[in-house]
Amino acid sequence: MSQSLTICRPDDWHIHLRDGQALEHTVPDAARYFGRAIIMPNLVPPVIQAEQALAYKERILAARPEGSNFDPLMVLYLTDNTSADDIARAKEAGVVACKLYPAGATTNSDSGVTDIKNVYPALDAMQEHSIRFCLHGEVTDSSIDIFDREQRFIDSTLQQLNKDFPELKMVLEHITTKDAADFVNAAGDNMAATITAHHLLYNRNHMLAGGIRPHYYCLPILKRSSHQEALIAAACSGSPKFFLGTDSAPHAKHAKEAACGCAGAYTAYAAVELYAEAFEDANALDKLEGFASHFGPDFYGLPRHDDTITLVREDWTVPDSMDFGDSDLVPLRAGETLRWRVA
Ligand SMILES: NC(=O)N[C@@H](CC(=O)O)C(=O)O
Ligand SMILES: [Zn+2]
Ligand SMILES: [Zn+2]
Repeated sequence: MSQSLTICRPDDWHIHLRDGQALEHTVPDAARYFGRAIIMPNLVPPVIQAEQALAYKERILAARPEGSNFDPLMVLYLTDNTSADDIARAKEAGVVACKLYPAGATTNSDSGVTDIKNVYPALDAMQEHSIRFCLHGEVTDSSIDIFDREQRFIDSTLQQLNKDFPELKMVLEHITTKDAADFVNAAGDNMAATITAHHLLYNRNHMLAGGIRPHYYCLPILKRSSHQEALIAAACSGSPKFFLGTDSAPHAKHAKEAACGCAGAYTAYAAVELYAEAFEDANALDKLEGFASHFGPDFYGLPRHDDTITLVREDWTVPDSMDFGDSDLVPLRAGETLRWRVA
């Protein structure tokens, strides 16, 4: 049993840092060892213009710990009205990706897209400017069972998008099903996916059996264990199509532990440690580096980092709660033991 593991510095290709006072906590957690991160734009109001992305980036940079080189990669939130011009200005501002939130699909998605055809002009411009397309892949029709919404999105929307924009590099984010893993595997090089640590470690029994555990509630929702197994196989396959995106999504404790609790799990405080557990359980620790540190930058056309981080085997107890601006936050695995720590 190896006692330490050194890998190329990883990046997080999907994270929610939120805004305001929360940044004082979320940014140092992400910057602890991630070199870069794709910053989700679902703020209130959302980041829909280049100027907003630049201003948000400044607020993130201001929250970095002394000496940190953490590089936030900014993302524009697509709406029904995003124009080709908006995309051109975003490119100039250094925005690397645009994000599809089907309207109503998830946290702060009210300004999202009501009909995929509405963003076709923006997608054309993104293809032209080589801006990545990040997708929250779930249908929103209230008649569709919540456990089927990702698979339905693939059939109803993603297949067509892939045909209509063969040159557009797309990331199906936080995949949760075997259907998604199979689709991405079978698609061309333009199609990749991120996988969260919690979808590798858990299935819906962890959330619902023996009592309801709101801190495991996230979107897309945890599925049955056969899907979890397919995600583990994809992440550990060594395929460059699958890479790290934590979807660390903090909500205040009172907003999670409520009659109608928010979706999202906070994992950024120990993201690589959590992934290491999942890869170790699958006997695939040797595959962690590609997934965490190589395939993401390769897909985004960015250089891999030339420095490393070291994980050491060391049990430690996750705090019951953490500071989160003017409230508290309960991290995933609160009060439990983790078995790796980044030195
Ligand atoms: N994943 C989640 O459950 N929540 C995310 C939104 C998202 O990534 O869909 C959030 O912003 O809270
Ligand atoms: Zn999402
Ligand atoms: Zn997210």
